[in-house]
Amino acid sequence: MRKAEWYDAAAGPHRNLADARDKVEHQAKRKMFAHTFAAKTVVAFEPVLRENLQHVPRFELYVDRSFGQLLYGHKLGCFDRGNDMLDAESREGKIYRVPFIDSLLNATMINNLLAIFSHILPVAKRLAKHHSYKKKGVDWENIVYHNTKKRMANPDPEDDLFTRMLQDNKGQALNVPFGEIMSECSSMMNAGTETTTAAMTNTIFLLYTHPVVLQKLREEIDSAAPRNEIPAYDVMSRLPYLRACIEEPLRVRPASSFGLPRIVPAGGREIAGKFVQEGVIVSVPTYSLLRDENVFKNATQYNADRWLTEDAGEKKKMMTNHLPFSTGPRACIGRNIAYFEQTVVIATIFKFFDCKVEEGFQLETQERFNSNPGDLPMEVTRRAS
Ligand code: HEM
Repeated sequence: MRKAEWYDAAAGPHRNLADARDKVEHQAKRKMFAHTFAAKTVVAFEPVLRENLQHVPRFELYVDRSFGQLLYGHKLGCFDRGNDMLDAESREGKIYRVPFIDSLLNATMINNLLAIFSHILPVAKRLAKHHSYKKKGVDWENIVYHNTKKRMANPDPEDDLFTRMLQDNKGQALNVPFGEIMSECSSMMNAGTETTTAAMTNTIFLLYTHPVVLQKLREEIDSAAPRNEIPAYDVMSRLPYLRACIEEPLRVRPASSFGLPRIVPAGGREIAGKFVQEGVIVSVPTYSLLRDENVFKNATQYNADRWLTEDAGEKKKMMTNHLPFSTGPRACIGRNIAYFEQTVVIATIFKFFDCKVEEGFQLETQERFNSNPGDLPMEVTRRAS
């Protein structure tokens, strides 16, 4: 099913992989990027991830900086400055600094509001022109413009996602126009940071507030990883309890939880036993799907151990319904990066750090396109050996 016009609100003059609604255009892009996000390609970026892991206590900056570096090959400078201020550049060449997270979240917010009025989008856009969030949207575009321009001008680039996005799987240049490259980078910087930040924040919160689960996870990690070393991905990726501790937050506090709107194709379709006319917009709310009591026992409860069930039928049923990355041709292309990052980062954090979360603290969620967790105040100390 095609994506609904809801996705037009965020789209610019050049469509990207996430907002392309035309089937042929989307398929061509998906084919173009498939090799970039293959598990083998992604794992090759482990050195970048490890280099940045020394900054893991500054977690709120970690994902953005790391992903920025994975994409562009250059450092965004957040850790050196100790904040998330990034260079942005107007088309007139004025360079200025803006906060990365605030620009991204508020740009997403205004696009979500506009999406509600996608049937009268030109009018809605005119009305929203002077909204303060619209200015954030411009800042966001200017961050991407600056970094994309800087990367294009680099005569000796690192092996980064950018290089791979511009080549086919045989290393031949794809000659993508600058506007389209920018649009893809904007979508990747958005989809690749907010989601993993949400997933990891939720994982950290749930583990530090469930000491029994935390203890069990640490025993698994400690027995597999040398004492003082950052755990290696190929070892950590084989640990079943670590994987369970990553899956369960994606289920109980999904990073993307609303229903993704799709158009019923010509001729209509039978959906869940009911005939739905063509042109009707349908969606499955991910939040409800992941809390279906028929599939997940005590679905509202956090229970990492559920993923270790030895009942093959139950496991299969859970896996079929566990769709935090969506499913089908529009499912998340970055899921290999998401699992890869989470595996290494979560293993490292829990191996080396203790965190105290205030008793009774509730982690809020703010719905934008993604379900962004609020601030998570923690007292971080080196784990006692
Ligand atoms: C825990 C982390 C992540 C979650 C839960 C997640 C979830 C999702 C979901 C639900 C979709 C479908 C959206 C829709 O239909 O509108 C999606 C699409 C997408 N994701 Fe992710 N994502 C994650 C990480 C990433 C990362 C690291 C990237 C890296 C670049 C990424 C890039 C994309 C792109 C480009 C699409 C559009 C794919 C298409 O339409 O063909 N995501 N993601």
